[in-house]
Amino acid sequence: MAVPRMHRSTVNPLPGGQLKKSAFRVSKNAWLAYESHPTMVGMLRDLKDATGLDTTFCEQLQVANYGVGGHYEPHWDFFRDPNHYPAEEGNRIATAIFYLSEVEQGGATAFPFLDIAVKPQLGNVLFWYNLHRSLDKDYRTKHAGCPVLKGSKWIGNVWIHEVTQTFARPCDVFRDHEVSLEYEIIK
Ligand SMILES: O=C(O)CCC(=O)C(=O)O
Ligand SMILES: [Fe+2]
Repeated sequence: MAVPRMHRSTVNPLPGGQLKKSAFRVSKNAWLAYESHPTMVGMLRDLKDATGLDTTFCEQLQVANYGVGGHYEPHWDFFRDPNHYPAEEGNRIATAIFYLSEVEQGGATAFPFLDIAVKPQLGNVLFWYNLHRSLDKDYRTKHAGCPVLKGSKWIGNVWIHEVTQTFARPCDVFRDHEVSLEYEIIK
């Protein structure tokens, strides 16, 4: 379903700017409504069951494909500027990556600050919180899609937003890890 809708991926520039194609992110992607196929409805339901999060404010499924040399340089998934997300939905509290293919070589999702690299495996889902319980940004979550060296990589991204998670993930006044702030300024 995604193939006829795939377009070159873009990145978010400074607030107010246009979405840009960039060597920072070399892939194609398509946005798909969950209701358009029972498999996608099932993916969202599984995510909700596994995490307990409310999926009212989820972005559409973003299916992305990286060919050989395709990659996504280190970035955060949360928006640093509140103009980049609807106030009634809040920021991207969590990310789930559904791996939709294996990759022969390369293509791991890497977290340089955490020394973690996750190799794509069909059927696996990688999930993490981008925000602390205090809803401050967790800068340790910087991550990258490593270059595909051989084969082709398909993923489905789901971004869950913070509003409506009051009961699923109650807020706290403290950050989970004070130390995460230091990672904002490390290049
Ligand atoms: O390709 C990956 O493994 C990571 C993708 C990603 O970080 C994103 O699309 O925001
Ligand atoms: Fe990302």
